[in-house]
Amino acid sequence: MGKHRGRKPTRGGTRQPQSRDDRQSDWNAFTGTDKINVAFEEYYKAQEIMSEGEWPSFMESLRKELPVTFRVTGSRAHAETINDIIKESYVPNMQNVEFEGQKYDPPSQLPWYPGQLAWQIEAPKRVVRKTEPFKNFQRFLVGETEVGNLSRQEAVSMIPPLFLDVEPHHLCLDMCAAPGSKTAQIIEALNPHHTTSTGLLIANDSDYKRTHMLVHQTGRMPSRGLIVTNFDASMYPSIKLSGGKTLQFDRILADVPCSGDGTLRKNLEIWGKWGAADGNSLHSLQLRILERAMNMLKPGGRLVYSTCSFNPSEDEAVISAALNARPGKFHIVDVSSQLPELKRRQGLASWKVGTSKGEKVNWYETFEDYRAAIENGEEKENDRGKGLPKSLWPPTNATELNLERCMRLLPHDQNTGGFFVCVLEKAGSSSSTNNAEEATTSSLKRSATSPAPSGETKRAREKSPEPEVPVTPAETTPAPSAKPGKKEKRDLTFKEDPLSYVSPEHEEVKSIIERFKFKDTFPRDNLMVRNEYGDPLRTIYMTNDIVKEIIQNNDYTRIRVVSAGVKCFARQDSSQRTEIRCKWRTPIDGILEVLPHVGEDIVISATIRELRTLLEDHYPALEKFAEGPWKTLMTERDMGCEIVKFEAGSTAGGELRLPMYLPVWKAKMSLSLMIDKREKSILSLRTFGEDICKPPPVQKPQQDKLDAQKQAEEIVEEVPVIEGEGEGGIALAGEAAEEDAVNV
Ligand SMILES: C[S@@+](CC[C@H](N)C(=O)[O-])C[C@H]1O[C@@H](n2cnc3c(N)ncnc32)[C@H](O)[C@@H]1O
Repeated sequence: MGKHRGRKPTRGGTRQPQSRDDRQSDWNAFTGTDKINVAFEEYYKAQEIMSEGEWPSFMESLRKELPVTFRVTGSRAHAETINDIIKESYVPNMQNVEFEGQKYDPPSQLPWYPGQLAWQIEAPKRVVRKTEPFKNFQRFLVGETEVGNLSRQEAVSMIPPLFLDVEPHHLCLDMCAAPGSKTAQIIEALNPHHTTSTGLLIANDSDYKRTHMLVHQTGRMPSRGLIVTNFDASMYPSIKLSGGKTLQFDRILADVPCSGDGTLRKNLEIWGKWGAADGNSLHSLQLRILERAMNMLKPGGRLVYSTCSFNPSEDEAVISAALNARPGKFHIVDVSSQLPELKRRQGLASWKVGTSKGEKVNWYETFEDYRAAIENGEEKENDRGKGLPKSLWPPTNATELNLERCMRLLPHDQNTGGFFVCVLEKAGSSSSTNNAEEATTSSLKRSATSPAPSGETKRAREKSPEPEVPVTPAETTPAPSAKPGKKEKRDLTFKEDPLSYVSPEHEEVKSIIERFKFKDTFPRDNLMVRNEYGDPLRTIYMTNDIVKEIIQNNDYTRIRVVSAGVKCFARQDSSQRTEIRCKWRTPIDGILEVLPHVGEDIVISATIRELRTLLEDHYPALEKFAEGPWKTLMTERDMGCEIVKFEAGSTAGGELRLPMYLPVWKAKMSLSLMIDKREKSILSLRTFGEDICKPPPVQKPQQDKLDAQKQAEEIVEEVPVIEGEGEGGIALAGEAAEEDAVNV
């Protein structure tokens, strides 16, 4: 990430996230008078982002606690079932809740969100914590969020991916993706029925630690077409494809780092720190990221630029500078008829540029006025000797750029945070793709102040003027290029393991194919491992074809691949047991990926009764299970991993609303549910309303008890513990269609 002098960008990802308790106590500690920033008010009144009469309700809204919002995730059929559970089992119990003499409404659906799959809880947190119906709902929310059925996400943050208009075959890039809430939305759009999507999503973030948050977050919605990378988006590398082609994207999301003043309702520290410099100092980085996105987009492709800032310096100024740097090549899409229930404001065609120190804002009508103030010592350049770029000021052709098609979301319109969204499309049609990226032509290298003349054709013919504003080398650094045929240099600073593909003829692969009786549809050529030699040592990932093409045509350190594909097979640590022919299990992340390819009699059906026994004990002996087809079948099966489908229904004191696929390890005399301790507890709470899981047995038996415990130890050895692997979620299936199942 670029260095920013002065205040840190709120969405820059360097700040440690606060705990919920910290945030709550912040809210309690903040009084109305604390939520004041004189410069903020002067600055935004001058920008005229709303009419003067609305100002009091804008400010009042900013000072109020933000409602909790969440989204039901997953494929359509599955999400609708969860939505019905909320509507039918929870909402009716939350009518007329009273707390301290005041009535509170139940959660309501966001009217503009497609399929009504997003919800809002208006009741303040203390009401949620202290009243039984809300508390009950809160428990449900926590459990379902843990397994990935729900995602807590700010309402306005859900908007950019909706305008991206992703289809399952699209090649997509999420340039600044962590922690990954929008990434999850894009994955859902690429995999609407959890069929095997041919599309691609590269989710990138420049903060290495945050890329691991991304890996975790996307583990709940795994996709064979996903790659996570770690790059400064403004210098995103060219990606080579076979035949000397370069990857161009159909869809790009540039949800850039910003000053974040649209998040004032939850990031309370911004009240005390806000200054005009925040937005001004981020403008250049934002512009470079947007320009890199424009260069990597296919003709006819769509690009969404977004910030959670109200500031035109970070919004319209960035858009107009990028458009003017490539006249006629892009246009702002008019999306005013999409999501008609969503209240939004038009973008600005004029704005003001100011600097602020304390409570005072210094306004500069023109760039020249600003430079004059620097010359005569009234204004200072920053301590790197850099002044504000000319591209911050409105260009003279602002009205021709259709900036009114940009959208600004204001908090008092529908009780949300603030956001800015602009949808851009590249001229041409995707069939005219030439597979060559445009040369990176930073508008910062040109005169961002000399707008192109009006008229598309005239603009296209116009040669770019020479730079007026000197640019530092950092601003012009070209993206690392991909030279076909040349051996690529390794980036030795990148510490992740290499990636390679396993031969489908490898003995371990053959043992897996035999165990699960995989059909011909099983993508045996797309099994990837994290070492240089294609050795299936611990984990095997499954990718789709486009991910494979990328991995095989690019050095993994040059494109800094943190993860790729879905974890589909994990090796059991039971090498001494030679009688186990296949030592691989299907981790929860990948179970729904392998499911469409397994042989007919592979999936074993079970009920809640069996689930209860598997949850109560870590390694229940086979004799513990009730007599019946399940026990007979499990007794007959060879040792190794089984995929078990727990049918929906209600018996044995529990209820499953949706069928669920889980891996079970069959040992000689016992079985074990192969999900970690925490997931078992969550599953137990969801199904039985209580945690019925016993703590795991101690793994180090005393020497003198060895003989007496021989059998128990044997079982422990056969069924390795998987605590802390961080496998995400529980695999559920929609009631209607198994192929619609989502791994969550
Ligand atoms: C607004 S947050 C992104 C939120 C994310 N899109 C989501 O919906 O969860 C901005 C992200 O940009 C990352 N970032 C900052 N500078 C960057 C750069 N130069 N290139 C790529 N990512 C950057 C930060 O680490 C942060 O995670």
